Amino acid sequence: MTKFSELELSPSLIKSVRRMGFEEATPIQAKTIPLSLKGIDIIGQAQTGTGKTAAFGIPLIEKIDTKNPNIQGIIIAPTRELAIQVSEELYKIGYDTRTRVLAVYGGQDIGRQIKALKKGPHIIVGTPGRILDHINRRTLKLDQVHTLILDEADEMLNMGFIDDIEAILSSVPEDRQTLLFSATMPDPIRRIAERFMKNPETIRVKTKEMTVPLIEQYFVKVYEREKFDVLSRLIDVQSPELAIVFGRTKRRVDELANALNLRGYIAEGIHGDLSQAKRLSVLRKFKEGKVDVLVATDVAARGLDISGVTHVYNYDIPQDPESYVHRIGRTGRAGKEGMAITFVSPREMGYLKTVEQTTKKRMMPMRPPSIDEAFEGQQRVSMDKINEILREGSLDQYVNVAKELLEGNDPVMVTAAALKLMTKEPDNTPVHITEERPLPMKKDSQKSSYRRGKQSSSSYANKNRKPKRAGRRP
Ligand SMILES: Nc1ncnc2c1ncn2[C@@H]1O[C@H](COP(=O)(O)OP(=O)(O)OP(=O)(O)O)[C@@H](O)[C@H]1O
Ligand SMILES: [Mg+2]
Repeated sequence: MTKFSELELSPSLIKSVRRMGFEEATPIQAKTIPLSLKGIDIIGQAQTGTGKTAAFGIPLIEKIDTKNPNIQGIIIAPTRELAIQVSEELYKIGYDTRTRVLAVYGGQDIGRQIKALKKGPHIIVGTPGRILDHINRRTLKLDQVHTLILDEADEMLNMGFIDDIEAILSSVPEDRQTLLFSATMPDPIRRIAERFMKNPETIRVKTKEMTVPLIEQYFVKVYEREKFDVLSRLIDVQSPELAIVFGRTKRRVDELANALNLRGYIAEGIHGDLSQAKRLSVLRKFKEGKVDVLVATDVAARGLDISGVTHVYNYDIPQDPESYVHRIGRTGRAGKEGMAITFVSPREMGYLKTVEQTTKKRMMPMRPPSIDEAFEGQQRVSMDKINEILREGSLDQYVNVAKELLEGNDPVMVTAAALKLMTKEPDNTPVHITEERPLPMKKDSQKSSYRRGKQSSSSYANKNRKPKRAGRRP
């Protein structure tokens, strides 16, 4: 275990890190921080939720000269929400050194961003499209950038983003330090990365599996038309604190969110066709627990760090193993436990194998719960609530009426009535979910994730890109 005080960081930085509640460096942080401080190019790979943001954020903040009011570091992330989240984490790390961090992303008023850029931020965190936009408008001066970081690097170097990234790279001084981070790094992408890095050092936190051991992984074999009932029952039985349901397309996300609401769950959808304001408000409500189930396309698959997410449901099995790794990585973060359940239609079993081969982890089969089990699950939720209230005490004001209620009534029946009042009963309200065709049959299950060519750009919605290049996205 490495303490931050052993890493030769300035006292004010250590103060900020301590304020964030970090006691010890995570393995990827312990390995990358010293090397990064030396100025070496790094490809850093470690499992989801293991602190990669601070692994690049801490040395970057350490290297910022706060007296120089020019942009010295630039971080590029694939989605707006992630850019915001990373900028917030960097702001906290740089709080005591007074480092100025600015997020620039599409969907936000560009005039306001230009004004903020004039205030001399030291670090910019942004999405590729909007960064390029600023470069083209000459509102972003990058000639003093000494560090460039690609978060979710494999996604950033994939078909959907590579042109933008190359354009940005050409505006940043060549003698910069380049850092790449992700939980996944397929070889073909690594080779692309090495083209614009200088003798990069690969730092991998060695683990047997690519996924986090704290995430229990299950699959449910289920026909398309049965998926929604199975999902509702699973939610009833498992009663997640917060859950994310991933769907393949935007339409699917909208339909699922509506259907869940019809059946009495508090759910909202997030995907790239929503306005930026709506995307942010949905995410905020989910973080605050005002929404229990977030239904999302892959726009929410990478990087997002939301505490309290106990369950991830893949309503549709993802097309490629990397997407699976990132989706389920929204739970089981920072040492917490989580559960991931993937629906697989019988024709899609080949995809399951491909995922397992890449992650080097078998998923356990799970039997779909019956309606009775779902009902019992919900009653248990009520029971837990009652037990909690009993533990808390302070029920004096209820005692008189309680006694009255018990006069002439069987206590079991009284309790049953109370349970009935509290319990969400099985709800068969008809819902409409358009059937999606299963993925094309897979003959063999070789590692084929990066042969998907142009499709790869489909995994992120609304990337702030110019419409002419925007393809069909979920
Ligand atoms: N040293 C630390 N001690 C305790 N908590 C930490 C430490 N470093 C990071 N964290 C917390 O762990 C959580 C996950 O970190 P982070 O989002 O950086 O993970 P990640 O590796 O980037 O995951 P992903 O691959 O999903 O992007 C965050 O809430 C972060 O604040
Ligand atoms: Mg991350």
